[in-house]
Amino acid sequence: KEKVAITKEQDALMKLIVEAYNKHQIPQDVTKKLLQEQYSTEENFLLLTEIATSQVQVLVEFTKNIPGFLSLDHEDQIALLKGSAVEAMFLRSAQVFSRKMPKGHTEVLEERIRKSGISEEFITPLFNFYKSVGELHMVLEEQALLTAITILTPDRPYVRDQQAVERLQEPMVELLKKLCVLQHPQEPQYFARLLGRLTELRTLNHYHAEMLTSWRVNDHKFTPLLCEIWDVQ
Ligand SMILES: CC(C)NC(=O)n1c(-c2ccccc2)cc2c1CN(S(=O)(=O)c1cccs1)CC2
Repeated sequence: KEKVAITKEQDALMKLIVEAYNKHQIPQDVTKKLLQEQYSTEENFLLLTEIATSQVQVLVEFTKNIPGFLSLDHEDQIALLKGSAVEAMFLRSAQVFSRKMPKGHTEVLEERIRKSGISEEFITPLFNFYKSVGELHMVLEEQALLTAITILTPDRPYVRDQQAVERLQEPMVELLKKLCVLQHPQEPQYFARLLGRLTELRTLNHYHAEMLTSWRVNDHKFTPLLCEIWDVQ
């Protein structure tokens, strides 16, 4: 069994990704608001809109720090951001949700999200996803790399130079694979389970699109940034 070791270059790449991931966090006060006094469905929805909007801003900053991203074709940069925004948001949500929170906070957070006007048929897969990510107990490096890998998915709609995106994504996948072996030696299938989450994420795109249409009929307002990244209105 060959000894798995992270090369110097891989260690440098990982440090860059983790640094970017740490630098661009959603301000705690925004998510803390969700835990405060009793909100109505309308107010919960507005809070989620605010949190989701700040997450998109965080996502753009993180993406700009992914080595090589800014040297991609500019149209492709936009296509990758728009194509991954919903998945990156649900991945980040799952990571926020599975974080150790003070007693009872997770329940309050869950309650707020359930009472935010999101239709039931979307809530179930959403919380199933949060749970399946939580069960993995991902370390920060894995979370950051998985987010970067999601963003650098070559086959998003309208991406022209897919090979250029593959050349960026490939080393990240290799690095994540090594990390998983080193972090979870007793669980050889751990890396496969992580990639399985990305497949589950893609199904959430579909639910999210359904959700948007149902909200539009109940004339829910979104911010200009969310409208732009989600191609609505
Ligand atoms: C942390 C950010 C990325 N999470 C977030 O915005 N959440 C969270 C969430 C999860 C854990 C902790 C804090 C918040 C639950 C949901 C969303 C967003 N969406 S949404 O984008 O469809 C939406 C936008 C406007 C109305 S609904 C619905 C469900």
